[in-house]
Amino acid sequence: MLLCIPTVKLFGFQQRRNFSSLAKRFSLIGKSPLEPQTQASLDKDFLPWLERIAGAKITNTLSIGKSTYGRSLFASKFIHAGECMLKVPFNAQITPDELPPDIRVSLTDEVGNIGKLAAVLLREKKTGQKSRWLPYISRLPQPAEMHSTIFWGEDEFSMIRCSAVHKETVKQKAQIEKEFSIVAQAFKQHYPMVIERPYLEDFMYAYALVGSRAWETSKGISLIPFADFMNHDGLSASIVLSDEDNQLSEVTADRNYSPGDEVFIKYGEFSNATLMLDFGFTLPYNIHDEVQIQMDVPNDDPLHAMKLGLLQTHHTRTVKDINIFHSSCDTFTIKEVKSAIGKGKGIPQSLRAFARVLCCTIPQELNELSKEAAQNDGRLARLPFKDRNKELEAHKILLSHINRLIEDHSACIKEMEESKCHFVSQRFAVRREMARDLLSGELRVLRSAAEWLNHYCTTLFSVTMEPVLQSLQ
Ligand SMILES: C[S@@+](CC[C@H](N)C(=O)[O-])C[C@H]1O[C@@H](n2cnc3c(N)ncnc32)[C@H](O)[C@@H]1O
Repeated sequence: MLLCIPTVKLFGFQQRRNFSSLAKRFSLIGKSPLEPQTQASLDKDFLPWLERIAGAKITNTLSIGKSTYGRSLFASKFIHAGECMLKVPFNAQITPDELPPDIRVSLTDEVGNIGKLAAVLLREKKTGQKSRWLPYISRLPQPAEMHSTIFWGEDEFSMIRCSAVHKETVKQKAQIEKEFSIVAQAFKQHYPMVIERPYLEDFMYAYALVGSRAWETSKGISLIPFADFMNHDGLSASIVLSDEDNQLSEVTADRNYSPGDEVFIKYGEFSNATLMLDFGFTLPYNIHDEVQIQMDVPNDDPLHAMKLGLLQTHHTRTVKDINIFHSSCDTFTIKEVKSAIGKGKGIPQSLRAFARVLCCTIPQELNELSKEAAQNDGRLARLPFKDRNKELEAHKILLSHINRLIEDHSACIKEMEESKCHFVSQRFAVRREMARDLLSGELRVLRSAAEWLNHYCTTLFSVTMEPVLQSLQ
């Protein structure tokens, strides 16, 4: 997942908040942050260097410091809401265009934007002291400070085995390996002597750096030095904006800041699953949490082929897929259902439709669903079955699937709590905390969906039973 950079200047303002819940994170694990002043003196040459490259002033109000989340930007003066805090010209940003044309040609379309920019970083790292980006590259987090699940060891990884992040991490690692083989081949061909052979671990590290701190821009993707020292607060309304006319990226304050305050931006509306895989951190309570669930048409279903065919024919993505997780006709994203009593959105219509298809037992029922879709908006099984027992059966299938996921998540959390011992490495403690944030958020979402389904099934059941009860009176 990349950070998106809008070109429209649109942002809201909000009141100053207190960051105690965010600050709690990682302070639990005994990491003592460097005082901002100490860090500022270590980084005092950075801005003058970047401003020389940019040929322009980048900020008058911010300085680099260190917080519990690594390098950060702090207000060095009073900043008022609406004030522009920093401007980084495009010529001081790093893009895949830095790759020599012959390498760019060799990288083909099989290497995505992240992989291409990771190749730039890798080359600059290998260039060492001669790299023009050395002051920036030497300030990027070290591998030991990065916690994306792509770096997790087996014992850490098994903590999240019940979450879709597990499978997505495996997929992402395979993709990185594939892109690495193309990048390594291109380096071998074009820099046979100049650059030392890259290793997969180096590329994975560069890939994770890019994935956690690059923005999508008109150049495809860009690292924006200095702006990328800002940490994430999901409640901030400040984002990095692109001003194409003036060829720069800028950030405007969404609130007032006093000198010494850490300045945050919002990376996006990301669930803990995305934050964990792509950015290597989680939030203790994340309102954007969601759960990826996969449903199958059983292989022994006599209508297996017909159902799959119908589901595939009718599968369309109506919204742009902003998720790391890919969409297919049997994979659904559920978000927290705010109200179990029928208000609000409930669980996704597409999931309910899948369950209706699942519980059809004769071809005629499937044909009727197809006909109904053609007569309406083309989407399959979006209307409740007229037969209430069938509608109840479909939703009970979902309820039992979600209840199973609740059991799996609860078991993983319990296991984690029971195995909690104080003598673990700091790295393991951070990752266990992340696993707990992820699983407890997913559990909250699953429970809300189960509650909604329970309410729907109870209502359906009572309506179904009404005539029976009346006949008994
Ligand atoms: C764009 S960089 C921000 C600067 C970074 N702290 C550094 O040292 O360079 C994104 C990284 O900062 C850290 N980070 C940002 N916001 C965070 C938060 N709210 N909680 C924990 N870590 C955070 C994560 O390691 C993330 O991958």
